[in-house]
Amino acid sequence: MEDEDCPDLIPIDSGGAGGAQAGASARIPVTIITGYLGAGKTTLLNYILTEQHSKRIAVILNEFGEGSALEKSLAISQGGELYEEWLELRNGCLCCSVKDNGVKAIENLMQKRGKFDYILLETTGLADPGIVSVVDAKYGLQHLTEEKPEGLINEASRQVALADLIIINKTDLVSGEELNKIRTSVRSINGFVKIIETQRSRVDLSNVLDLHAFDSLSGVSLQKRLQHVRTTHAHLDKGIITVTFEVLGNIIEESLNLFIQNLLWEKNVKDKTGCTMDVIRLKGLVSIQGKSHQVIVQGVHELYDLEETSVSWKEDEKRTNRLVLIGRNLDKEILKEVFIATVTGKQGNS
Ligand SMILES: Nc1nc2c(ncn2[C@@H]2O[C@H](COP(=O)(O)OP(=O)(O)OP(=O)(O)O)[C@@H](O)[C@H]2O)c(=O)[nH]1
Ligand SMILES: [Zn+2]
Repeated sequence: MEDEDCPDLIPIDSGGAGGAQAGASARIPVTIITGYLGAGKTTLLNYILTEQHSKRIAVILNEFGEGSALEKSLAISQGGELYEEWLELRNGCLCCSVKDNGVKAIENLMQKRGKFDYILLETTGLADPGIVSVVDAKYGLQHLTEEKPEGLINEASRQVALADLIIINKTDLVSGEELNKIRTSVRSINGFVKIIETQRSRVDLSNVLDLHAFDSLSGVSLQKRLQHVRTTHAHLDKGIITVTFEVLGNIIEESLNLFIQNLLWEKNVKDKTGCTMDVIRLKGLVSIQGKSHQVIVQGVHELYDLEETSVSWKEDEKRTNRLVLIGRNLDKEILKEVFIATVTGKQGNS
């Protein structure tokens, strides 16, 4: 699996509250646009770049093609004008490419801060920043159900699992019933993701840019969103699903790390049939002993981190931990049991 160690491009939300404000340490949000071939990624990029808006956006195109060194176009849209530069990525997979010269290119770009407010990357690979995935309303279901050799995850499903926002595009090509089907399938994979339906990828830009700001600036809104997530059932065979559970009380930070590391690194948490639980995405809001503020847990593949929010637990509020996991072979009851046993030392509650 070549995607095991995708580097952290730019930790968008590590600034915590106020981190997105302008200032010496201001970070530029990175949004990655993924999606199956032909779903409408380029249409979305073109729309974003030509649409009238006051936002300055840098774009790195990660086009696929044959050959050893691909030329990548890097465009900076500023007041409607495009500034193009060329960036070479060694292979088509962004998360691998950025390990070498991609990182340099992005660093160079970051030094031009002031020229732009956002960076958009188009790729069919994957990485850590805010991810928008374009799904083809007509062929998406077919892509999601495509059988892969044993052990391999269907790439289209993986993109849906990792996304913060799904754009179901080309709604003009399907009936209401077909649209329902694709929406249900997307939802069954990712119970947390926001779904928007479009034609020609025409989407309100505020939905696409700065996808993580929403999470980090306010633990409250994340809490609300987490509360609405439900455990899903595999809609597609051997599919990726979303599992969510809540455990009351305070937990110990080291034990939480242990729980997550067992799951993501040791991979020693198994389902009833002995299959390893394979977590692609992890999100949660937890209550850590000794911390007055809510803490966000974010995980993508093997990478995860904890971040204290600006939201403190109120005195009359029940301290609680809510986790959302997206992946394969996930069993909610087992996960909850293991969580309780690990983080609270068996005197599990709730
Ligand atoms: N009918 C219809 N066609 C669309 C829509 N959006 C995009 N298309 C068309 O779909 C085709 C593929 O769109 P692109 O934006 O190039 O898709 P892409 O995801 O960038 O494709 P690759 O770069 O090849 O992976 C183009 O011919 C678009 O004009 C839509 O909403 N409805
Ligand atoms: Zn990779």
